Amino acid sequence: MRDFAFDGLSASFGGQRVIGPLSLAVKQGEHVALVGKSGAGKSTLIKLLYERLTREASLVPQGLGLVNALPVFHNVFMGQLDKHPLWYNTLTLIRPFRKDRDVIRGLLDDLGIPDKQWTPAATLSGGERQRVAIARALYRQAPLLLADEPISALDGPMAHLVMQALTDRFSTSVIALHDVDMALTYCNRIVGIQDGQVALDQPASRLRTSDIMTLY
Ligand SMILES: Nc1ncnc2c1ncn2[C@@H]1O[C@H](COP(=O)(O)OP(=O)(O)OP(=O)(O)O)[C@@H](O)[C@H]1O
Repeated sequence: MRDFAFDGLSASFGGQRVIGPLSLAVKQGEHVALVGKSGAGKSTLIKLLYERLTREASLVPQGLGLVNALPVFHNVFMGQLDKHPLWYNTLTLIRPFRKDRDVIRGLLDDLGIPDKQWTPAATLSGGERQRVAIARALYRQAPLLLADEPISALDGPMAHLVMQALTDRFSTSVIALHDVDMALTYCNRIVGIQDGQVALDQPASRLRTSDIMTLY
């Protein structure tokens, strides 16, 4: 993963500037938590980064982007669609290969949903759906993770397990998180967004919860 640095990141809706212009540079090994109140522009910033880093990033979007009619297996497999030829993907739709079934089964095991591999995504709970999107991101094995509130539907122990897995398995990440304590526990850099601008940018080790609360 090359480091990345962007200047002039900005987005507007209906003539209203919601993010930027701002600069963001991230180095390999950094796990960046984007924090800030609702509407500050965190999701928009994640999208701007993904537009620029699509090929080297695994994305967990806030809307999850699951295909409801397809089983969990195929939703996770989509993380590697662009790594296989068309014939392989077509065959997988009908009859998945054992090696892919084994890998995906292992990921679902790790995420506490081992028995859901052939369940259509439509019938999953919110927390299960979120874990499928996380499994898809892990399966992609990209060097960079871009995630927008990836633990919002998970209970305490599962939220910790997922944050640990994400920060272990991706060498670099940018994760929008509204849980400030989780941000301080699992990320090593905190970027606070306020009114579409970077209002705080510090190593997590230098911050306490109360320092971040000034953004809210
Ligand atoms: N597609 C869109 N059309 C119009 N306005 C939008 C659109 N997407 C975002 N916005 C506006 O941009 C601003 C920033 O939204 P964004 O979703 O990036 O915030 P956020 O910090 O991620 O909030 P949350 O924590 O609630 O997800 C908000 O005022 C929002 O209403």
